[in-house]
Amino acid sequence: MSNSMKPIQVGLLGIGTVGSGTFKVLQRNQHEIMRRAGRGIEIAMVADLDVERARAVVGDAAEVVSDARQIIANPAIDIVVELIGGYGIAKALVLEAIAAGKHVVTANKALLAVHGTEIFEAARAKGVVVAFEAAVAGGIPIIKALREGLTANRIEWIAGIINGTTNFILSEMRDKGLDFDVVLKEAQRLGYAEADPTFDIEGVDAAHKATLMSALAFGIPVQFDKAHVEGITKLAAADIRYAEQLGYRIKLLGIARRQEAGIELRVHPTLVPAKRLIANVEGAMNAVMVQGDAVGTTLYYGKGAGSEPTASAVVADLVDITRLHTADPDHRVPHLAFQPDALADTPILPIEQVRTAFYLRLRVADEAGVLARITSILAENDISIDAVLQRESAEGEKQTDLIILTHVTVEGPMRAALAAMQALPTVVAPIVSLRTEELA
Ligand SMILES: NC(=O)c1ccc[n+]([C@@H]2O[C@H](COP(=O)([O-])OP(=O)(O)OC[C@H]3O[C@@H](n4cnc5c(N)ncnc54)[C@H](O)[C@@H]3O)[C@@H](O)[C@H]2O)c1
Ligand SMILES: N[C@@H](CCO)C(=O)O
Ligand code: NA
Repeated sequence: MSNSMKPIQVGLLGIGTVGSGTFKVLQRNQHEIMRRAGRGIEIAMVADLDVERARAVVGDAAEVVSDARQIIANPAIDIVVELIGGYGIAKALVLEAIAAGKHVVTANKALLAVHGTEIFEAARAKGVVVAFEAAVAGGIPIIKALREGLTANRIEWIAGIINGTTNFILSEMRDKGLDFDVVLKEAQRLGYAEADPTFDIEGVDAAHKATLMSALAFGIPVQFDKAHVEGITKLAAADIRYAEQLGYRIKLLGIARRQEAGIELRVHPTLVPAKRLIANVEGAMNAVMVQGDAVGTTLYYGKGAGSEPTASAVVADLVDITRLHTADPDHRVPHLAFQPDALADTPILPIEQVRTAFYLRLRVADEAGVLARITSILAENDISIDAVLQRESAEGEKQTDLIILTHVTVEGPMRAALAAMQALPTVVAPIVSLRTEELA
């Protein structure tokens, strides 16, 4: 009977927000998890710099040490769970754990998006698993979906709200009119934000996750350095309001899309039709849309951050590894969904080659001929207009806001048109341009 086997031995590196959730979920659902895994899973050792806090979480259920390397050096430990974060010590520890022949579970998207190629190759050479469900959209099983559930499909695109902190900020600003800084502090208090919250608000965290998903979807290496990254810090409340009037919501989306010439990989604030389900994902919730040629459009929704939602994914990986612990490495699902020798060198396209529709807001002098000059610049660059909204100017006002929605265009010509429009003397402030996605 497998249930009589000694529990698989786990060592936890870092027991902060996600680590403590992992400990609690494993303890609380021990029996249920054993029925699924066919074998017990026991956190035997925990390492954290803050030994007192770690002891307060685990009591005497596990040995607590301050030096993570004591766990890696322990031959009794089968799986190392890295929940420290960052590229520094975490990278060294993950590579050392692999070298010691241990399976690794990590929630560290930053590490894998930047150093994934090296880490997955080290794991392959050693015949161990590096599992990372918690790294993308926390508790939502999107890695499982992309690697296994959707494996029949040629994936066309992925678009996701994959950073809870920024979605929380955008939702609270829109609904309650709260200030950016107030909402960011609340996200930090709730444990959603990264150790360095600029990673959240500047789109870097979402780009780490989009990079991982692009690799899984298209069978390419992880290439974070090729991603185009914009955050929400420059977003103006006026644009959120104008977008509403036009039937759109603004969301920070991570997008990976296949084009004939290559792959788009980008994170930026995006106008999405308000009637789409994803436009109505509020607060810290995450949602990922995946379009496959056979399945059509699918949507995955849930908590992408927080202690136990993220722990849910960590524990799922522990169960997966427990089940396949003794399997021939060649029979395991490949780390990046495609066989390592079948990865493609399809290029990630420069942003100038990306195709999207645009929302433009121009502050213009309220006089005859201005609109005609602007539309002719767009036409000269092969950009066609979908809708124009001109705010009624008040009595005596000499300037007005002109909002233009374009049809899908290539970004290069759009940039040329933006420069030409900006040079007009009648355009009196920097033009705001935001990308729009129909996601149909
Ligand atoms: N918080 C979330 O909602 C969430 C969701 C998904 C993924 N993640 C990822 O999970 C990882 C952990 O995030 P967190 O929110 O739990 O962070 P955290 O800051 O709450 O916890 C990190 C813990 O690691 C400990 N630590 C730091 N350096 C150490 C070292 N050298 N040796 C041992 N322990 C050390 C710290 O004392 C702390 O207890 C990060 O990679 C993060 O990006 C977090
Ligand atoms: N900082 C991340 C944590 C989950 O990866 C977020 O806000 O979504
Ligand atoms: Na996940």
